[in-house]
This record gives sequence, structure tokens and C-alpha cells, in this order.
Amino acid sequence: MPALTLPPFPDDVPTHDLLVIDYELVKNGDKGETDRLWEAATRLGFWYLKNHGALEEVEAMFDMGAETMRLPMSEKMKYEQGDDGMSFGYKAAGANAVDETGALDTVEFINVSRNDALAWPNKVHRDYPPTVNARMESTVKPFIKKSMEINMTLMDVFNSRLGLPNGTLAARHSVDEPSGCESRVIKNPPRNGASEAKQAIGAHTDFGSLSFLHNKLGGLQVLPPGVTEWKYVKPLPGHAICNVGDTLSLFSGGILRSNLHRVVTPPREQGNYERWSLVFFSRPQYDAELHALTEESQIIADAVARSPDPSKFSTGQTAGAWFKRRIKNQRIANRTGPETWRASRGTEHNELLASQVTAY
Ligand SMILES: O=C(O)CCC(=O)C(=O)O
Ligand SMILES: [Fe+2]
Repeated sequence: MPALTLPPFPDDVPTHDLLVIDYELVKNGDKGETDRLWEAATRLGFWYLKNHGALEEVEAMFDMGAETMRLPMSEKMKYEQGDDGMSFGYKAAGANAVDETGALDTVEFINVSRNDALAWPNKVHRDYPPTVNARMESTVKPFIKKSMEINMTLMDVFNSRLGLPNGTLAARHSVDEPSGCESRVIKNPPRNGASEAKQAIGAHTDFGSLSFLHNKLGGLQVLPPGVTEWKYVKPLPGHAICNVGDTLSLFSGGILRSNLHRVVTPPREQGNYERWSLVFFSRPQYDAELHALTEESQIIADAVARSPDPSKFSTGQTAGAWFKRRIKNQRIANRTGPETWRASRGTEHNELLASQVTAY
């Protein structure tokens, strides 16, 4: 991407501080740092990650994203993800709802399946635009491999803190199995004169286990527990933003928190610029059953027993079904009314509250 001087994140908008976790320390088993990671993952479910060593891979992915988004719309639409609940491929702006009323999202993105990237030049799920293929080996695969390694290192920390036998979470995230794991490059257009901030991506919890996110402009917001006003997460240069998603929250009986978040027009002057972000989503293999791992861990069994609604940890769904249901019911083409949006929901803790919040 051309080097562009972006306006700084303003200091007069409501912002939520995240803990900064040092990946190198976590990798080396530093007790204080793993304590802080645990605190971040159980209290808010979001944290900054520094020293993750993936900065070069991240920049190359932004280049791949920019090359892809520059393709003619007719070319991009050949790879659209469709309305059947598959996430891999291109998603045009306005293809998803952002809320119950059916307001449209403003982001386009290109999602590449982990399975497809690792199997390249063979295909597991689908074909991709030529701009993706050209960089599959040099850019997409290295980014995905590094992201997986980072997420699995963090997941092993959670595995042990949750009192699970070694490798319990890893066994549900096998690299050889088909899964919804994917990379995503997201582009949101500048505000273009609009006076109101718009929801680019509606309030949601992430569908899978762990998300490894990179952005440069503000716009990401979280609704911290017990708070009714959305707070921006300020991007910090060189830092990733990591968060827990639904499936890890379910496996852990709610000990790990999958927090509501959304993306709106970047604040102030930043809103006049294109906003680019990049995520790698780790998700369990499709056939993993989503329920609290109470038989494998007394800590999780106790957490479920203490929950006011233990039934919510027995979804009766596999990861594949969970993922498909959430994606399919966000698609505007599938919308019949507010019930479609509701059917797309995951573990959102206070959805009613979220839909009442209007402050940007
Ligand atoms: O663009 C961002 O900052 C966040 C994106 C996000 O939440 C998502 O794609 O699930
Ligand atoms: Fe998200």
C-alpha cells in the first residue's frame, strides 16, 4: 500500500484501554505475563499483543487486499461468498445487515480459508481471485501460518489455566481438518461527506475461538461489561488486537469472554480516509461439538454450575453449523425480518442493551 500519513487517533473520543501483552514473554512461559493474558481474556476478552513478529506478513497481506479490492467489481463478484453460509471468498459492501432493522454494512472483504491456503495449489473449499492466487504462496500462507502459531500458543495458555488435559483445545483446532479458519482483509470507504458515523460492521461477537487483528485507523469499538456507551479501541502501531470468540467462550463455560464489538466510521479527521484492517480467525474444526468441556475440567464444570443459565453452554451445534448459521443469517438476501438478525446471533451477552445504544 502507498505510504500515507494518516491523521492521529483523536484524544477526545471515548476510548477503552486494553492490557498490552508481550507475546515473546508469553511464549517463554513468563508467569507474570501469562497472568496478565489470563486477566485480559477473562475480563474483557480483548488485549493488545506486541512483539508478535508478524509485522512483515501483515503488510504483505494489506498489499494483497489492496490489489484485490482494485479489481473490477464484475471480477470480484465471481468470487462472492454467496448466501448459503460460506464465508470464504469476496463479500461486497451492503451484503450483510448491521442490525435488526436490516441497515446495510459498508465494508467489503476478501476471506481466504486456512485449508485452501495450506493446500494450495490444490483446492479444499473454493477458488479465489487472481490477486490472491498470485500471493498465496508468498504472502497468504506465511501470514496464516504465523497467525496460527501465535493463536495456538495463546490457546495453550488458556488450556492449562482452564485445567484441561494437555492438548484438549488444540485437538479441536487440528490443522488437518476442514474448519472455518480464515484470513480477512477489510476495506471501509471514507465517510464521503456523511455527517453521521455509520456502522461499518454491526455489533457482534466473533464466531470462532481467537481473532488476531491489525488495523491502523480507529473505528473498532467495544461495549465493555457493565457499560452502555461504545468505546473506541485506539490502534497502536506495531500492536495486534486479539480477542476471544464464541467457541472458546463456550468450551470454557463462559470463563473466557467473547465480547461484543463493532466497527464504525473512524473518528474525526480519520473518517476521511479509507480504513483497512486484517484479521486471522482461528476456529474449531467443523465437526467439533460446541459445549462446555465440563468432563475434561473441574474448573469449567464449576463455572457452568455457577452460571444462572447453564443450558446456554450446551448448544447442540457443531462448530460448522454454528458458523454457517451466523453467516447465513447476516446476509441481507436471506432477510425476512428482525428474526433473521436474531438467528445470526452468537454468545452476545447484552444484545438488547447493544441495540439501544446510540452514542458513537
Ligand atoms: O476491522 C476491525 O477493526 C474489526 C473487524 C471485526 O471485528 C471482524 O471482522 O470480525
Ligand atoms: Fe469481529
